Order: sequence, then C-alpha cells, then structure tokens
Amino acid sequence: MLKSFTLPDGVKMTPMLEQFVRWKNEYPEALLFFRMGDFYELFFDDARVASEVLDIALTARDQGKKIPMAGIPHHASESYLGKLIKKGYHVAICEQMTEPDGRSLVDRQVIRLVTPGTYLPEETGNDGRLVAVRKLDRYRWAVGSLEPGTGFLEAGAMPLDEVRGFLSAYRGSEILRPKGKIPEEIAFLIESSPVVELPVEDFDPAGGARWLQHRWDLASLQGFGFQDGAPEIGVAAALLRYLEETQFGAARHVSGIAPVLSSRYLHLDVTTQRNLELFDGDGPSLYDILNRCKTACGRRRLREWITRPLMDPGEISRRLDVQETLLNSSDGLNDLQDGLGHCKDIERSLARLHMRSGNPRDLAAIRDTLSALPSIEVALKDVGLSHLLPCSDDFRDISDLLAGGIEDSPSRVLGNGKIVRDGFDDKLDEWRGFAERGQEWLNDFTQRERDRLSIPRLKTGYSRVFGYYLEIGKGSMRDDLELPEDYRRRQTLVSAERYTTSELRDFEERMSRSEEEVRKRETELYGMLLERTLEKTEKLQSLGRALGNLDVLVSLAEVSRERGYIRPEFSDGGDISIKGGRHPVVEAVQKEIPFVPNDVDMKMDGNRLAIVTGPNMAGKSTYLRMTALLVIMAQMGTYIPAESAELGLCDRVFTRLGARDELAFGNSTFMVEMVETANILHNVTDRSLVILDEVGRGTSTYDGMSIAWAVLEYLQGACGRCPKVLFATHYHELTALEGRMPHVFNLRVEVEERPDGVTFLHRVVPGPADRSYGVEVARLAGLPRVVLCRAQELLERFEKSSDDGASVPGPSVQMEFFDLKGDAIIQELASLSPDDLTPIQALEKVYELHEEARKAVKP
Ligand SMILES: Nc1ncnc2c1ncn2[C@@H]1O[C@H](COP(=O)(O)OP(=O)(O)OP(=O)(O)O)[C@@H](O)[C@H]1O
Repeated sequence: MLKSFTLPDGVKMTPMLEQFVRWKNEYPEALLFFRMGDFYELFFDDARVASEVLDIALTARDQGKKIPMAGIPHHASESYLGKLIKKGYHVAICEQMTEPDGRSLVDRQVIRLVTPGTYLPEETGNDGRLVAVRKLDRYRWAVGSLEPGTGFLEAGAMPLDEVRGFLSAYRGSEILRPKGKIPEEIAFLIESSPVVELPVEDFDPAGGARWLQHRWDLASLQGFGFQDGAPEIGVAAALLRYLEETQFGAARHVSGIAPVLSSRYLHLDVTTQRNLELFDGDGPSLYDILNRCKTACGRRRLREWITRPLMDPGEISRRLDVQETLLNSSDGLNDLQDGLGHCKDIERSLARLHMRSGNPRDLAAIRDTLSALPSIEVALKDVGLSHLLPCSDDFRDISDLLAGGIEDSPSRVLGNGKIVRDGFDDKLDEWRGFAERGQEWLNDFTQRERDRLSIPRLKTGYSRVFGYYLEIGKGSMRDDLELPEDYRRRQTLVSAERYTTSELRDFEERMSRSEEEVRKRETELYGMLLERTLEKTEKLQSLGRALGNLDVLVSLAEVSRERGYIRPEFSDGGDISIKGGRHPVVEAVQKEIPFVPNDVDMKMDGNRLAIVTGPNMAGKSTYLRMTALLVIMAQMGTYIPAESAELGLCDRVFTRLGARDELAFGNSTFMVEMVETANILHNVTDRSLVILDEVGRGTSTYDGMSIAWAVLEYLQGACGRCPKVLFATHYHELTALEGRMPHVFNLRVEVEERPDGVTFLHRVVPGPADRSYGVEVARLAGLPRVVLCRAQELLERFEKSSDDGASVPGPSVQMEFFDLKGDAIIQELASLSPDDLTPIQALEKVYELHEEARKAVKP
C-alpha cells in the first residue's frame, strides 16, 4: 500500500496545493503532470524524479524553497512524457478544466493516466502493448494481449511452454497479473517488464464475459470463437478494462476479440526467437533483412508474421501468390511502393483519437492515407490484386471532407495555429477575415494618430498584460505636446509612455472576440470532422490492416526481387528438401565472401536426425540456423533464398544454441543448456524441427557426450515421436551412431587441408568429419606460438593414449555405458508401477536392480 501524500512540514496549504494533494492521492503511484497555463508542473518528489530523468531544472515555487518544482512546456510535453514512460513511470495528466479568470481557482482534473502499455506517442514505432497472464492450474495458463495502437485484442488458454513463447514474443510490454506471488515458471520473462498487479476478481471469466457482452452489446462471445466460461475471457476483460480506466473513456476502437490459436501458427518459443535472432541480435536480424515496409502498419504486421508463421497451406499459398504476381510485374511493384510511401499509420491515429491523446495531425494522417488510396487501387487493379484492399469509394465522403477541411500541416494544438482550411466554413472565414482586417484597421489608426499628434514615430503594439496600446517615445514628448483628452496612460517605460483610447479599447474588444470566435468555431468544426471520422472506425481499421498486410507483401516481394529468392513448395508429408539453401542474414551481411549454398534433405520415415560435424568455424551453426530460418520464412508465406525447396509443414522449431539472458537470473550456462534441452524433449512433436548445437558442451567431455548421445537416442525413438533433428557436435564419437541407430545420418562441413593450414569450404556433404582442427583454428585466431606447439603435442599424446586404451580413457569406455545392460535396467524401471507395489516388494525390487546395475558398471 502506498502511503498517502501529505505536505512536508512547514509548507502552508493553499487552495491550489489542496487541489494538487487531492489528485496526487488519487494517483499516488503516478507522476502528476499538473497543468498551470502553458506548463505542466511537477511538485515535490515528482519534481525531483522528473528533473533527474529529464535533465530539467529543479526550481522551487516558494521563497523558502520548500516546494520543489519542475516544469515542462505543454506544447513539448510528448517527448518528455516518452522518456518517463520508457523508464517505466506512470504519468497522470491533470488538465485545467476552466479558463483562468484571474479571480477564482481554476478547476483541474486528471483526464488520462499514461502507462508504458497504453502510451501512444505521436512518433510511430514505440507503441505500448498490454499483456495479461494468469495461472489457471498446474498445466494451463490464460494469456491475452491488447494493442492500444490498433485495438487488437486476443486471448487464449495454453500450456506453459506456449505461454513462455507468447510472453517472450511480447517482451517489454506492460504486464497485468493477479495480485500475489509471481509464478516462478514465468518470473524471468516478466521481471524486466513493468508489471501491474490487479485484484484477482478482475480476471474472473464469468464477470468478464458479462462485462464484454454488455460493452459490445452481444448476447454471447461465441461468435468470436470463445466458449461460455472460457477462462481466457477473464484475462481479455481485465485488459480492456485497464485500458479504459487509464484512458477515462470507452476504447471504442477495441471492438472484438480473437482467440490465440496455437494450432494456427508455427510455434516459436522464447529461446528460438532469440537464438535465431529474428528481431535483435549482435548484427542485423531476420526482420531487418525482410523489412522494406513503407508504413508503420506494415512494420508492425511484419513482426507479427515473423513471430507467427502459418500452419495453413492455403493461407501460405495466398501470400505467396500475391508475391508471385508482384514479382511478375516490376512496374506494379514500384507503383505500389510509391503509393504506400504516402500512407500514414492510420490504425494508430484512430486509436490515439479514440484514446484522447490524438490531435489534428492524426486527422491529417488519415486524410493523407485516404488521398493515396486511389493510386494504390489503380496499381492493384493493373496487376489483378484489387481484392487486397477495401474499395476506395467506401471512403470517398470522409476523404473529401478531410481533404477540404484540414490544413495541409495543421497545428497540433487547438487554439494555437490553423487547423481548418480557409473556404471550408463561411462563419469561420468571416471571423478570420475580421481578425485579418484588424491589422489593416490598426495600421490606419496608427497613421491617423501620427497625423493628429504630429508624431511620425508614434507606434501601436500589443502586450498580453496591457492589451493594445499607443506608444510615444520619450524623445517625441515635446514640452508643448498636448495629448488629446481621450488618451489614457497605461504604462510608463524608461524610454516611452504607453496609452490607450476608447477607440483602441473597442478595437481590442472586437479583436479578442473575433479571435475567441475563430477558436470556438474551429474547435466546433474539428469536433465535427473528428466525429465523422470516428464513425468510420471499423472500416478505417480494416483499411489500416489491409494496407499493413499489403505493405508486408510488397516489402517481401521487393526483398525477393533484389536477392533472388524462390517460391517454396509445400507437400503433405513431413520431409524437408532444400536445394542450394542460403542463410538470409549471413548472405546479406557478408558481402565480400560469397555464401556457399547447401542442401538440406530430411525424411520423416528415413534419415531425419543429422549429426553435423566439422571443424570450428566451418559453418555448422550457420547451416543449422539457415535450415530453421528457411522453414520459418517459407511458413510466413515468403520466398526464400534457395534454388528450390519442398517442405512439409512444421508445427514447432526448437533450438538449443546458446545461453544468454538467464545467466542474470542465477543459472549456470550448463543449467540453462539442460533446461532448454529438457523443454525440447518434453514438447517435441512429429512435425517439429529441432536444432541442437553442441549439446553437452557446458560440462566435462564424458558427461557432455553421454548426455548428447542419450538426447539423440531419445529423439530417435524413445520419445515416441519422429521430429527432424540437426545436431552439430564436436564429439566425433557420436558419428558412430549412423548405422547403429535408424534415421541417424552424418553430415560434415568440408575443409581443405593444405601444408600451410586449412581452408574453410563451408560445403555440407554426407559423412562424418575425421577430426576437429581445433588447434588450426586456434592458430588462425592468433594464439601464441608456444601455446599452439604445446597444444599440438598434448593432442598427439591424448590421441595416442586413447588408441592404446591406456591412461586417458577412450570414448569407447563411455559408449558401453549405454549398452545393453544399462538399457535393460532402464526398461525394467520404466515398466514398474510404483503405486501397485507394497513397501516390501519395492525394497526387493531396489535390491534386485541395484545388483543388476552393479554388474553393468563392473562386469
Ligand atoms: N555456407 C557458408 N558460406 C559462406 N560463409 C559461411 C558459410 N557458413 C558459415 N560461413 C562463415 O563462417 C563463419 C563461421 O560459421 P559457424 O559459426 O557456422 O561455424 P561453426 O562450425 O558453427 O563454428 P564453431 O564450431 O566454432 O561454433 C560464419 O560466421 C560465416 O561468416
């Protein structure tokens, strides 16, 4: 519980401070942006935080400096807000609700609570997202996500590994969860995210369903694909309610809910997304290579496509068909890129307008996009792809209205610059004309007064405090100067006197009225344009979605055109056959060395477990990753870098490649390696592709090799599934498994041995590698000569003693461990049913197995 805010000792309560304290106590966890004229002021601790995070001056409101204060100009508040939100702060915006009249206290109210997940900055690209998670029981979790920027709400119930994938896909989002201890299964995934704890009742499915039905005026949510009582509905309702509560209004742009259907997508768990560097990595990611999108809607959608490749061949084909059409028409592709270049992020603009953080520029963004629509429509029609966009006629009325109504570059803020175009509204034009003619009148008046007083240097001017005035410099104040009777002194300056007259006062009144009228009328017209636009929310949202999808398809086609990708074919079986495959990122980055294409051939009922050996640096990892990336790209429905490819659909890509993040949470490298391996072994399916790079490396050679061997054995048969596995290893002993185990085959990455060292050919060919060349690679890396010589000497000695079966135990000793006796004991153990044994029987069994095991270890 946060302590309620009280004024520090010695600070005198004033009406304004009373207002501050009241609002601060309503939102104790947020920094309070307290609007005072043209500034948002922060006080006390909030001011200290803001001053430090934003690097702005910390001043004080009172002479005793007991009220620390920091100010942010209202018109520049967005960027400051962004910095605070990025650091995880919540900000409550407390606005002035009445105009200051100099007499009574201005009324103030908090009108919006900005949080990391609900923040929609004016610049696109850093949108927040809300994610909610709730543990249902030992096996199931309910999760959901809400994109305030587009209004997309989804929810689902799923097992832990899928939840982890889901959470990792949306890492860094604001997480909503029921109050209580963080379930440790997901702790490492959410610990670095801003987390909001809500009462458990907020996640109640029945209450949530009732609320959503009422909210959307529906009798049931079954139309969205949710059964009555589905637990994920509670999560969805918690998300939407939180958004509405922070925005102080109905988020009308969230108008439905989609199920998270794990069977619809190729599942990529947290580790895989990171290991394959789909989005971030040390260098460019897959996203970076594929992203040629022109719009923020497209970039958002591309991320989604990469995170969730498809499982439906029909849907994949439809995406590929569009790209094929675009690739057959270079002109069409270029025209579409041009057209999309004029589109803005209308999904976000709509959301911002709904959430009251929008401004006239958001209407201009919608207008610009609608204006670009006809040219895109023509380009699509020319290539026969009209069905990809809603018809532009649907938007003609709103497009014309906005085109005629909104200035080219309207002011962001109402009442501070032009928003509505001249010629759009007679009344507005009239008042504007009046205000403009005012300047002419003032010029005439100035001239008249100069003539009347014979002071050619008499001036007129305007100050916020004193209004319009006539100014006579001290130098023009002749002794005989008699000021006309209607001159009233307003202000005395060192060098001049300022006056007003009744005529000037009348003018001032007329001017201020006309400015006020302009502001009023413009606000009315803006409100009307806004309302008319928001009436089209659903249509505009689907237009935004369609433009985003089109942008991705155009982007992918452009990359394929440039890099010579091909269309993958899909087959019903589960085989993977790729001819001349290339790694999309390595190929793009490594410009000076041509990428050596390689084949991948794995059969469901034939060779499906490849043991990939070869020296360090030969290209084993690259080959493994390439295979995974090509499968992912193909199922995203994009062309791939290869000569040809025929693929069966994969439902999961698992990878065990490296360990990074979790080290920070106290796990050793080996532990992380084993946890990830365990996850794979538990969840692998017939249609999974498993990429294992040097499993067992993190421990002693014999432990490591034993584990690697056992893992392979398990994947080969004991798991009861038949996944496709690529297993890169330096344990050459494992290559002996080809022929001993069905489905296992060897691949090696070739090198050329020369007298002066080795050359990496990066070519993957059948068969096992004969040795590691580790010492040669160490030489290439520049290890001191003396170390290299010693290493070579030791290597020869180890190899010799291994051959002799002498002091250094050879791998063959270890291999026997897995032989028949051990297997028999395991079989025996597995067949036991512990619950059916009496304690005596159990003890007897332990003695029996112990005896067997002893014999197996010491025959
Ligand atoms: N097919 C290829 N064509 C061109 N260059 C390649 C190819 N494969 C790999 N390389 C280059 O070789 C480098 C090393 O590759 P990679 O990391 O895959 O080797 P590795 O065999 O897994 O090494 P280690 O066993 O040390 O982990 C890559 O960074 C890349 O620059």
